Amino acid sequence: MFKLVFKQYKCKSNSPDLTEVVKIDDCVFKGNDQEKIDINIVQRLSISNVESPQTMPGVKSPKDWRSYTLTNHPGIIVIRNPFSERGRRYWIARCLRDYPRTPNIVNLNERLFDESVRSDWWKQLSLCSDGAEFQRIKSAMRWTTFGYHHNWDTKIYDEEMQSPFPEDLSSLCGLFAQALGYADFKPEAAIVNYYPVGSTLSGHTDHSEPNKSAPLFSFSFGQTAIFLIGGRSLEEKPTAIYLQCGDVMIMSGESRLCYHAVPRIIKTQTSATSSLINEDAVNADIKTGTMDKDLFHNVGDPQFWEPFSRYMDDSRININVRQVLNPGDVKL
Ligand SMILES: O=C(O)CCC(=O)C(=O)O
Ligand SMILES: [Fe+2]
Repeated sequence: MFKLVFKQYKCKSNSPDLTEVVKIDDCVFKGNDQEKIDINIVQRLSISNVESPQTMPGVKSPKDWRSYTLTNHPGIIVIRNPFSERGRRYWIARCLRDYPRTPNIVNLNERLFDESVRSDWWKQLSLCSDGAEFQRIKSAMRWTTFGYHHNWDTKIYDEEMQSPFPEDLSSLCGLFAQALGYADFKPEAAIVNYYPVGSTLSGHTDHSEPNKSAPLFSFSFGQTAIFLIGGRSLEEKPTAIYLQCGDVMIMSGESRLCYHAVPRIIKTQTSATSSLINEDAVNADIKTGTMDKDLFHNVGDPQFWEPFSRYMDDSRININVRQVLNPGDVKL
């Protein structure tokens, strides 16, 4: 059943049937006829009992988050774009410019790309003036990993912390973890997935982590994904939801080990629709904490932002963060 639904959305047709894809916001806020049906699928989640909500530049205050659960998939939480435009730009720039650099690991094959591209992909892409070569380098980037490194062949985590977990991403996860009652969550491994429009991620479960009870945090930026969330077996029919730019999804509890996939990326945004509104007053004194202060400022500069905007025009980025160890485990 899961594979069949995956195929339906993946199909090459330009107009697949999207009527059953759940658009989380609309379900609860629009008082149309569909509400009665959709309310059985999506429920509003109140996290107003946050005790000491921290905040972070570029993220709205937790009291303003719109959070939802999926009735048929206990443990899935979606927070509908709690970022400001500047905040989204910051994380996109980190994923493109910084995270794919050595010592982090990227998927780029050593037979197809020389060391300069594999160690600093974005820089080499920016320097490339040949159109065809630019396209080849751009579309080859599919993932980068950091923290404890997951070996995709053996499906186990390597013994060594392969590269330090970025402090800013750690703070970002901490903010959501704390607000949702997972104060003990330790971000230890991340994969950033790059999805050019037309690419997919097939059905799988994430079960390599020795710790399978800690939640998994997922951040989506750029173009919209159709995300399938199923059950513990491929027999169960998955629910299709849209994950839009800025959405934060938490896979916790029962859903942590469920099948999921991305059968399609839909181009919904153009650079023109994401102009920078002055929602973050960025002054010299703003406390950016663990974030890169210069970058937080620079993403508001149209010239600086232009190459990032061009990349995102036909791409989606997903940051997927996991805890690897169980409490009390010695470090791998
Ligand atoms: O892109 C997504 O939303 C999901 C990515 C994912 O499932 C993974 O990296 O394991
Ligand atoms: Fe996954």
